[in-house]
Amino acid sequence: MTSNELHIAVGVIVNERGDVLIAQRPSDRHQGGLWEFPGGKVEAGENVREALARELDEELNLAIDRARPLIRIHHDYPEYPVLLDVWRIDRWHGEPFGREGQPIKWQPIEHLDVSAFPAANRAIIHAVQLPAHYLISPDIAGDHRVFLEQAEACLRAGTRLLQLRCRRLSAIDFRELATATRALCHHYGAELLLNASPGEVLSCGADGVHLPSARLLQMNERPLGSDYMVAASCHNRMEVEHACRLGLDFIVVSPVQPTSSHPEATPLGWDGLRWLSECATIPVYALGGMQPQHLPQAWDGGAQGVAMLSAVWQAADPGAVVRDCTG
Ligand SMILES: Nc1nc2c([nH]c(=O)n2[C@@H]2O[C@H](COP(=O)(O)OP(=O)(O)OP(=O)(O)O)[C@@H](O)[C@H]2O)c(=O)[nH]1
Ligand SMILES: [Mg+2]
Repeated sequence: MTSNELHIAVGVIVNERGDVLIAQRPSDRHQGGLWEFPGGKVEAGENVREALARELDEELNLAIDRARPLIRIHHDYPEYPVLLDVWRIDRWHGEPFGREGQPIKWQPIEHLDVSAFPAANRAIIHAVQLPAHYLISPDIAGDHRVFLEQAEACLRAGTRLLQLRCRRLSAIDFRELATATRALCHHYGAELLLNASPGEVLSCGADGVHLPSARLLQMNERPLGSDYMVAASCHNRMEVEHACRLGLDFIVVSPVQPTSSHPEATPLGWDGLRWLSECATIPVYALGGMQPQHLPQAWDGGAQGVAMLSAVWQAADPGAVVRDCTG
C-alpha cells in the first residue's frame, strides 16, 4: 500500500437467489450518482473485517454472519489512489435499508453492468460473476468417452467454467471434442474456454480462449472482444502485468504447490500467490497441486479460487470433488 492510498472495505452481499445488494452514491460525493457495493474507509486502529462490519451497520443496518475475501484492487483515480479490499458476504442478519438515505436494490449477479459503477469496479464485477473453481481438462490423447462422462459428472455437481486443453489431438479430433464439450457445458449453463486459437473458439461456438503464457506475451491486444472470455496462464509478475494491461477477464497463476504435471517447476508457495495476486487488477485462480480444501488459503492469498486438474480427473468420484468446492 502506498502512503496516500485510501484503504476501502467493500462488501459484496449475495442472497440465496444470487442477487447482489448495491447502493447509489450521493451525487455530491466522489463518483457520485454511480452504483457501488456498500463499504467505506478503514479507520485507524481497525482491521478490514472490523471496518466492513462497522460500515455495513452504519450504511445498511446489516450484521455479517459469514464473509470471505473476494478480490483486492489497487486503482489510481485522478483524485487519489484506492485499495478496494472486497469481501463476499453470503450470511447476515438484519433487514437492510439505506440508513443514509441512499437508494439500494438487489440486482441479479448476471445483470451487474460495469458502466453503472466506478471504473475500479470492473474487476469486482468479474470476480462476483466467476465461480470459485476453474476446471482444466486432462490432456486427452485418444478416446474421449471417459472424459465426457467425467465432465458431465462435474457439470452436474456444479462446475461452471471449464477449459479444454488437448495438445496431442489432431485438429479434426480437437474440433469434434470441443463441439461435444461445448454442447455439454451449455446444457448445464457452464462456459467453455479452449486452449486453442481464437479462430477455433469462434468456429466451435465456445465461450472464450485460454492463452498459454508464451502466446500471452506475443499479444498486444485482447484477441477476442468482450462478448468472449479471454484468460491466460501466468508464472511471474511480468506475465501478470501484461495480462492486466490487455484487459483479460482472469488469469491462472502456477504452480502454487508442487504438482505431478510439472515436477521440475519451483512452486510459488502461498506467499508467491499473494504477491502475484497483489500485482493483478483482475481475478486470479491458483493452480498447481490444488484441492478443494485449499480454497480458504487461496482466498486468503488474494485469489478468486482454485484451478484443478489431477485432483478431479484422478479421483474415483470427480463429481464429489466438485461438490466439495461448491458446498
Ligand atoms: N464503498 C465503495 N467505494 C468504492 C467502490 N468503488 C470505488 O471506486 N469506490 C471508491 O472508494 C472510495 C470509498 O469511499 P466512501 O465514500 O464510500 O467512504 P466512506 O463511506 O468512509 O465515506 P465517508 O468518509 O464520507 O464516510 C470512494 O473514493 C469511492 O469512489 C465501491 O464499489 N464501493
Ligand atoms: Mg461508503
